[in-house]
Amino acid sequence: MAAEPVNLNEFQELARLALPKMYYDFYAGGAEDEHTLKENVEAFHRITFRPRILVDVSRIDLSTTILDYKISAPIIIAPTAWHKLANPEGEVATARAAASCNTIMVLSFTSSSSIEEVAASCNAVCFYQLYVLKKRDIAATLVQRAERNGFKALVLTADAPRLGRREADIKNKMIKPQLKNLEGLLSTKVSSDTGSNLEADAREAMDASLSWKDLEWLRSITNLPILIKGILTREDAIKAVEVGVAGIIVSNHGARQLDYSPATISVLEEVVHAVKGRVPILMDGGVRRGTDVFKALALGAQAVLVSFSQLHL
Ligand SMILES: Cc1cc2nc3c(=O)[nH]c(=O)nc-3n(C[C@H](O)[C@H](O)[C@H](O)COP(=O)(O)O)c2cc1C
Ligand SMILES: CCCCCCC(=O)C(=O)O
Repeated sequence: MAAEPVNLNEFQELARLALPKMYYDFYAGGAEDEHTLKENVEAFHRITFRPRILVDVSRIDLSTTILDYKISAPIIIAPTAWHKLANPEGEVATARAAASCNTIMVLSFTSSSSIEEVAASCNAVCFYQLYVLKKRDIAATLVQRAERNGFKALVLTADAPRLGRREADIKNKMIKPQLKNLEGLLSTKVSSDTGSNLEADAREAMDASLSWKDLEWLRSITNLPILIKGILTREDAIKAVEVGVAGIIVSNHGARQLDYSPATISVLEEVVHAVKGRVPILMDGGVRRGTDVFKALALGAQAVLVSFSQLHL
């Protein structure tokens, strides 16, 4: 029997062996040249420590609090699409894992398990990640369902007016899997586009006109705290605070959207300085080890989110 994996890179190799190529590529790939995909990881590697010695570390408490929810460590589960491509239990299994680790799961808009299934499966603290579609009433319906099912916050992903150009998906003619929460709300027809079916569908459905003024609309349809995901500059961080978000997630969407965006760890400090402690800042992108988490915390993040994209091996 092969040795147990000891780090995330080794899990990734197991995933590569286990998954159909189309799905593995979807999970692992980035946009275009995958420059940012590499940078997200390599920028962490360039940061080294200045360790001090003879400090009493015999008792360590890693717990922290995100929007009043105490979690066992500053690591929460990022929203990621379609877990059932990897496991038949899908996001229900992920939520159980979050509950057993006493952390938060952010359920993706593009999940393969429904809001209701996830809520009924365990007592994990869940946030709901939202994409805004041209049909705005769908967002309102989903937000109400999330509220009704005990989700504690909304995460508005703001870096995807169009889906990034993911060339592996284009080559594989990636098929859009079922959008569980949209059943009965949006046509599930398969696009006839010759490239990535996913990209074609996103182009048709996503509201590319979404802008800062729409935060007011979002606040008018929910009482949940809203975090904004996809901030990479001090200018946008300041705007986010001005429109009243409850938290900021520094993210480049795992390098799946705009290639040549900066590595997230390289812009974290800029955002932290601009925000001046007014709202909590979380980050994701390239976090692969505990030392990466520590680097993010040292640069001012309150927690990180982890997902599962990586370099193609
Ligand atoms: C397969 C996959 C699917 C994703 N789906 C979503 C999604 O539905 N919504 C979203 O806001 N972000 C999505 N993301 C981005 C993640 O939430 C997160 O920002 C990113 O993956 C963090 O970088 P990392 O993969 O290096 O950990 C996805 C990422 C991956 C790898
Ligand atoms: C209509 C399909 C949109 C898929 C977006 C999922 C996502 O955010 C990602 O793959 O990244």
